[in-house]
Amino acid sequence: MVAKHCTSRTLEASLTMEFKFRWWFARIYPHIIALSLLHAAVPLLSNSIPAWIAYLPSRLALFSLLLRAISFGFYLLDNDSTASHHRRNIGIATFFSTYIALVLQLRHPLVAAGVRRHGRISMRRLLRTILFLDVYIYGSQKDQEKVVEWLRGVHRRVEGTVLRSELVKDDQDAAANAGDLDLIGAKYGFTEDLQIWVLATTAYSYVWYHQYLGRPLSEHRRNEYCSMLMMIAHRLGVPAERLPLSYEAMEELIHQNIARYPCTAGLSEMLAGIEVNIPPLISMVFKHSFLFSQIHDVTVSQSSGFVGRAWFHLLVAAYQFIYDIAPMISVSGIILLMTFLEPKLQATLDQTFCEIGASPDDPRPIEALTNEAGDYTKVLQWFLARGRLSDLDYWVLKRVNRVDLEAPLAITIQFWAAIIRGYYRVTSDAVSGAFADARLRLAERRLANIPADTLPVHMGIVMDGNRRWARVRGMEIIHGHVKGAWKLLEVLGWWMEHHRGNLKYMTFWTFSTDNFNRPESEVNGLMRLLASELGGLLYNSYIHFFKIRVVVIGDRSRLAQSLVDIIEEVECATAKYDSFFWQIAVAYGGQDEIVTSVNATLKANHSSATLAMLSANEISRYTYNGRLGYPRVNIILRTGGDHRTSGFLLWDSQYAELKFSSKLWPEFEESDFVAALVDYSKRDIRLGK
Ligand SMILES: CC(C)=CCC/C(C)=C/CC/C(C)=C/COP(=O)(O)OP(=O)(O)O
Repeated sequence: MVAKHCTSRTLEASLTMEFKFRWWFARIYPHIIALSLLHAAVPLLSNSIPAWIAYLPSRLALFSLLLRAISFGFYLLDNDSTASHHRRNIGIATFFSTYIALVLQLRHPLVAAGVRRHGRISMRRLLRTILFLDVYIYGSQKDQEKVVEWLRGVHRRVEGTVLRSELVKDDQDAAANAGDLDLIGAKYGFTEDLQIWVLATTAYSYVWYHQYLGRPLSEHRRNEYCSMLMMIAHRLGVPAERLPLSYEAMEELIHQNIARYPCTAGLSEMLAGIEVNIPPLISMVFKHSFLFSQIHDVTVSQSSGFVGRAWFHLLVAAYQFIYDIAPMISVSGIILLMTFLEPKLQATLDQTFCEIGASPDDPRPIEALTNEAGDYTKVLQWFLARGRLSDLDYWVLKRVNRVDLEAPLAITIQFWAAIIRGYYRVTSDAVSGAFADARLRLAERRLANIPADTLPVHMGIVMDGNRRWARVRGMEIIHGHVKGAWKLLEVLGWWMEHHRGNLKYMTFWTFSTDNFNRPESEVNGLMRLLASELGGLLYNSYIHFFKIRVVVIGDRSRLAQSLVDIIEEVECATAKYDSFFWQIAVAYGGQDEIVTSVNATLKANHSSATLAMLSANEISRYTYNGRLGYPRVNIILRTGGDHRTSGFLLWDSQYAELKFSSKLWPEFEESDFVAALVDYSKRDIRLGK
């Protein structure tokens, strides 16, 4: 137990050997930082100062690494900690991914109902979740039991029934939220299902964060993290057989629920009300994040104009540089850093600690603490000055101590390695980004010199190469498709930028009838992806700003009803748009289309006696294009290196120009898209004359 009256000396005496070491190290830390900065300036100074001074900082840095190694040795010897190998898991990834997880959790209408009635998503909630994870992951078995108990206590009061007024305000709302209506009267609470959902989203978001915003985790680490979080559910009482113990099983659960509970207008409203204290750029990315589409939207909107793009590259490079350092910083370090950067957070943090420790029979002098808001050490002393410390208080205290001790330490250790890696990544990114920009500028200049009416009116794209893209990177196939879906949304932006008033129609082939023959897991994954991406189009700014009508073509009878419902919702929401026309081919086959068109022509003519009179013009009226009055396709572009159209728009592509790109679809660049337009305008199109 910790001494009653805390001075740094008494606290030091009560610490374990490891802590003592850290305490001591923290004192010399500022000097190391100063020397490190000096070292960064050595190339500028080396001509004017003696060599031994110039090289001193790097020797000291090496010395600091040695100290870190000793400290780590102490850590390993400390048998209070059962999970030392998980230490590296917590850091900025946990911070951001927990935020993503909180948003994702709301996708479940019962969670949303609970939050609506019993709380809100705020920075405090985020910190509380992170703190819980921190204690759980670092802690001994006893500590883990303590925080799990606390978690159970916090949620005990959260239960109720979903009211009609929470889901539906008026009849119009009812129509929009039709999917939610059967939830009226449903019970929400700390149920097994919701426990699994909340913990699964937490683990999933963590893996997702690494996958798409950093370095992907190995399969082993993914599974390790998932099962660790699922153990929490188990401790809360969920039987092991109900738990998705592998990452794969958990991903399946997430996608199922995402497809089952589409993003409703009510949910968007709720997300818009989230209280965020983090810088606008980050909140812009995460606030409305439906993970797969919106982050992409942000990157597209950044990329207008040369200066804009240059800024964007700089931002990405800076982010990647920070990413290299950030995972090394402990979560406590981040909290400390944030409290420095954002004074308001100090109050939030103080209150968070109070809430965690609060028990009904021991009301806390919260005012006393909040009066001191901003003076962090006062909170610490308050904890220490209390005669009786509960075990949980002790834990909180321990965490707070680590805030002071760990953050600077962690920063130093990885400082040098991160700088080297950071330099490399920044340089290689800046170089490849600059080349991509140069290619685009060249292609744009060519496009500007071409009369707009020589551009195609209708372009079809066969997106090929997603699987190969994933395979060469050792990723699961579905990641290739997810990247492919992002690319498709990116192309939407390019289209809006380069249409020159002529290119009004685009048709993308996303899923062929033959694709149904792929392994079941891939087909299911693609269907879930389509459901989530098509659902996301309802909130896609391009669609609404540029008035793009979306129509899905193909054999809907082969799709699940839930997907068809989403398709109809998107079509209905964009039915009146008439500036641009976007067709998405799902379960599409060229021969199928012709058979359907001929049958429709026959049906329209009522009797097979008119069979002999069928003309090509009549059939043309019943193809997917024909029915909507869309023009025939002028150019078909296929990525992935194969030189065939595989029957894409078979009937309507009689005079289509063909363009093949050897790039895999996720690698397709804006300059390639513009070059295809330029290439088309140079072709000699005679239409058989
Ligand atoms: C927004 C929206 C509607 C998104 C659609 C999702 C999407 C991009 C689907 C494409 C799937 C597909 C079968 C691609 C072909 O690559 P492949 O699997 O044939 O790759 P390979 O040539 O390497 O085998």
